[in-house]
Amino acid sequence: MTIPSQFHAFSIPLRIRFRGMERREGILIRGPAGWGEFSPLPGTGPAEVGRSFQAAYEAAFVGWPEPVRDEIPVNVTVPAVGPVRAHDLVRDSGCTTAKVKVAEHGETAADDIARVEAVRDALGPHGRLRIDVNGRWDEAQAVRMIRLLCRFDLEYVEQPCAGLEELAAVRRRVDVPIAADESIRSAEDPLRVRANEAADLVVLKVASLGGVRAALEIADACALPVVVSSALETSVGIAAGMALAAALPELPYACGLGTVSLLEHDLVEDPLVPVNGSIALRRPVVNYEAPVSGTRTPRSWSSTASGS
Ligand SMILES: O=C(O)CCC(=O)c1ccccc1C(=O)O
Ligand SMILES: [Mg+2]
Repeated sequence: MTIPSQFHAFSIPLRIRFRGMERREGILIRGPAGWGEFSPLPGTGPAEVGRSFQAAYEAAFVGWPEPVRDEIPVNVTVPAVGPVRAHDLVRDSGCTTAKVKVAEHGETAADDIARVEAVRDALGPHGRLRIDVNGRWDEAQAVRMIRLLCRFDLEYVEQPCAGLEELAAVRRRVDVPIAADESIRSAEDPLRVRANEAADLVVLKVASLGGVRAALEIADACALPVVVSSALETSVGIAAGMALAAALPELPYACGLGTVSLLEHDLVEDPLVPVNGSIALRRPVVNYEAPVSGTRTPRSWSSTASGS
């Protein structure tokens, strides 16, 4: 049997600098099950890069489990921008949940407080507001900052500290729920989060965990509420996150899958962007011939691989 396969390398500028990145780069892979995306973030370790490849392989050659829902509520993601821009991003998103990045390099606690305040203002009192620290606080700093930011009514704090012990200690000392992200995706054993009682919920990224099926197994073993989040993929990668969010038995929180709008352009005809705060479940139609902005042009190539 001949399996038609196709690859497309992409390099897409970001509209807003995100965790120091200015572009998103990767490869789309087409197999009999559809398109997969392989786009590990810069600095990702070899084991996680390998899992990322498995996730792309699953999307292209295996396919995903049956969904149990067809719409996924998402948060608007607010990078380290000033308060005016943060306010506009949230207002224009149509989302009632926002995730604010804090503790970015080169920023002060006052910058974080101003951004969180602006986002709370844009959401109104009934919107949900979560923050993501990406492990950049130590225990004392985390407790101090969480107590300061509490007045903006935080839904949860994602990865306040890098280490599991610190995470567990912070969790014992504050009233706000703690979410584990890096402690799951970059860890050798993601189940240690639960064993250490280090988090109230877990953030799962399909690419980091080796695919939708692998992530479902981790969700099951963790037995904690799950938030599915992107790694800033194009709509092709977001579709895998959607498949996980759609297949989870319970989905109590909005997911972090509304990130396509952070890219200058997408590689599909019907980008997976939220309408009224939710993304409708679908497999987007790849079209990377769409106009490309930026100075570097993606390379495409096709091939026919033989297999059995
Ligand atoms: O969860 C979201 O809202 C968006 C995704 C996101 O924040 C992210 C994107 C790329 C790399 C890391 C992260 C993160 O959650 O830390
Ligand atoms: Mg995170």
